[in-house]
This record gives sequence, C-alpha cells and structure tokens, in this order.
Amino acid sequence: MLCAAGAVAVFSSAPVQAGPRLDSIMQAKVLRVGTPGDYRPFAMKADGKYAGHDIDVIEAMAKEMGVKVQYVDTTWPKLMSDLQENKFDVAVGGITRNVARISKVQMLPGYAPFGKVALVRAADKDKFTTPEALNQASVRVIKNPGGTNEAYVLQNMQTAQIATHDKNAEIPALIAEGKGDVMITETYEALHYSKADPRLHAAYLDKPLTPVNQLGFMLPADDADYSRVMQFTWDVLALRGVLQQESQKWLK
Ligand SMILES: O=C(O)C(=O)C[C@]1(C(=O)O)C=C[C@@H](O)C=C1
Repeated sequence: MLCAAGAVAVFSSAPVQAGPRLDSIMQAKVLRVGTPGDYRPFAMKADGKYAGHDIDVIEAMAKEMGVKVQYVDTTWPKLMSDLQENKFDVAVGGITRNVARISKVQMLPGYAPFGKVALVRAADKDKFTTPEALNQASVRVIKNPGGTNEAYVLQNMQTAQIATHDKNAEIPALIAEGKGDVMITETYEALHYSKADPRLHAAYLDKPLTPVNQLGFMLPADDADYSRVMQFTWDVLALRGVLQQESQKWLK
C-alpha cells in the first residue's frame, strides 16, 4: 500500500497465534487419540497395545506434526461426548461419517467405503441371502451398544431376538459358538473375521444392507488452525501414497 506524503506506514510484528488446541498439542508435543479399540481391522487394543489401519495412519500423521500419540480409552456410547468434553484431540477406530456427527464436529476425508453386512455361521450361509431373512422371530442378533450397528438393528430387526454385548471384539466368537446367529457389522470387519475363522461367513457382501458410506477421523471443530493442520497432514499422507499402502496392508 502506498502511503500519503507524511503518513507513517505501520507494520505489525505480532506473531500469528495458533489456536488454543493446536498450541497445546504443539507445546506438549502430544496428540491425544481416543479410540474404543474394538473394531478390527481399524483399531484394536490387546494387552495394552494398539494395532490396525487407523492406528498406523494416526501415528504417521503425528510423526508429520512432530508430536507423539497418547491413546485415551473411550467407548462407542461415549465417543461423541468424550470428544466434546475434550478428553482427546481426535477419535479414530472405524468411525462412520454421517450427518449427525458432522453437524456437531469435524470429520476428515472418507476412506474404506463399506456397507452394513452380517456375520453369520458358515453353516447358516444359505439362510441369510435376503434382508428379510434377518428380521425373523427365530433369529438371535447380538449387537454392541452405541454405534451405527445398533442403530441398524433397532430400526430393521425389530422382530428378531436382540441381545447386547458390550465387548464388540467378542461378538464374532459368540456367533461362531452358536450363542447368537447374527452380528450386524461393516464390510471389512465381516471380511476380517470370516477369513480368520472358518466357522464364520460374511453375508450380504455382494449386496450390502445399506448404501455405501465411508469412515473418517473425528475432531472437535473448535480451532480452525488445528483443523487445517490435521487436514494438511491427511492430504500429505495421501499424496505420498501412505494412505494407499495402509489400505493395502489392512483392508484385504
Ligand atoms: O458407530 C460407528 O461409527 C461405527 O461404525 C462403529 C461400529 C458400530 O456401528 O457399532 C461399527 C462396527 C464395529 O463392529 C463396531 C462399531
């Protein structure tokens, strides 16, 4: 800008302040990552250790930001409230992107397209070929609480016998052992368990029960600087092929 004769140009030397969340992450050099840690192959906690697609990706994002990951336990019923109560800076572990969530918080770009499917015993393979076959009084469905599996069951399987089991990662074995007949889940979890246990079959893979959707990491939308950094680190991992490598490694 040109100054009129005699006017003094004023230059500001004040540093650009990062938002409070980004500031505290960068100062502590710690990114707090919440996960239920019960959804294979995205995030699984076993013997105090975390593994899975989302774990590798968030570790790579943290490395790009120059910070360490600190994991925080959460559950599907408390995922949103824990995030809003600032118990962690980002949630991962197989979280569906949907309008209800994106109305309240931010979600990073989608990955791992999936639909709802069903995990059933291999012996029952021919019983479960139409959506109607799931909603029968003879069918015993075991659901985990708090997520979109539960929402699907409550909306679409009202005639079936419904039981709730808090530990999601135990449900496939309960189905295999005949303690229930159906677990409603998503494409990659059904694929994972049906490959790991020959007693199990992933039904509806070719014609999922719901339209295709994607998963995404969930962040509070309270600091625009933090949001931009998270979006940038995601984009840079995409550019370098890291996201593609992680998909190939975990989502088979
Ligand atoms: O709520 C979600 O976003 C999920 O995708 C999580 C959810 C669920 O729907 O309960 C999906 C599959 C797993 O079996 C466990 C959790």
